Amino acid sequence: MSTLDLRGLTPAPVTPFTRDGDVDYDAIARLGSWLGSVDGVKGLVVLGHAGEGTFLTQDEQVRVIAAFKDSVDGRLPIIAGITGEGTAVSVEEARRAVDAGASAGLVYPSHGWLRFGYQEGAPQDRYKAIYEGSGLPLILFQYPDVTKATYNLDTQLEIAAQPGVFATKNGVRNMRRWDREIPVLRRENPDLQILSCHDEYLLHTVFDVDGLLVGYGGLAPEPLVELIAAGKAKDYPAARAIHDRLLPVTANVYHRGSHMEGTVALKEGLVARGILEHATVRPPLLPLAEGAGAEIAAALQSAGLSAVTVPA
Ligand SMILES: N[C@@H](CC=O)C(=O)O
Repeated sequence: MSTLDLRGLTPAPVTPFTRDGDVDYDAIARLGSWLGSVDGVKGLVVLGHAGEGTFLTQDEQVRVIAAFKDSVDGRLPIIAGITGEGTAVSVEEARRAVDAGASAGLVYPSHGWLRFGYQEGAPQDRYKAIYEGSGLPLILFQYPDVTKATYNLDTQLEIAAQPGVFATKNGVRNMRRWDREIPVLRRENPDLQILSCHDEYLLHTVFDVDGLLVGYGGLAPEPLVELIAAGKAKDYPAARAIHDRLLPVTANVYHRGSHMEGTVALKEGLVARGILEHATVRPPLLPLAEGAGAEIAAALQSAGLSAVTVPA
């Protein structure tokens, strides 16, 4: 397995839609081309939560992977969210992702585990089957501690040690677990790339990681690249200054009733940045309340994040 290097910023971009709700491939070209032009961006994760990946048909999923790959001229790895509930269907999904040009997969927990929890060993089996069935290098996805799909430390360690697993995207949102588990994961798997996905707690996690894998990176890649550099330099004042400058944006995008609304807010933000023409989402997502777009635009402006020029 050739190891991908995600030690930097890996945005998880939205999937743009036309006003009629079809996938907007022209907008994907603009979004991907812009993100790919930002120094420090190491790859793109498509079909994630921010990408409304599970709201797409199988056919759309493969076309979206290929479209993002085209948008970066193949210069950056495209990592596909693998979300199927059953292991066998996830293996098929991973094979389709390989055929469409994905370089890696971000494996979601099986959805039923969120409610019921998982049987011991089942997550390890899921990763093993997907890697053996597709050859796709995989990212271990650690869900929040408040869900029953969060993996205990032993489960994370066992998955991290399996062939094919090269990184973890950690969103545990429990600082006691973060402080205790991240050092052990690093000690036991020195090559495992540790990526935070705590969009709303980036300052608090950036000093311990190799990079960030976040939907936020698809809206504000420039300051997040700076934040990662500050984290690696252990430069708290610099990181704090970026965090404070971004706080109005963070609040408008992620301090909402539900993390799901963050996806709609990201699209509103991309309208303000000149990448999207409108913030159409697919149900069950709903538009934000009247005026939210203007508030997000004002927050971006206050953070110095203006409209961007998309590379030709
Ligand atoms: N950043 C969120 C959503 C990403 O998939 C998370 O923590 O999981």
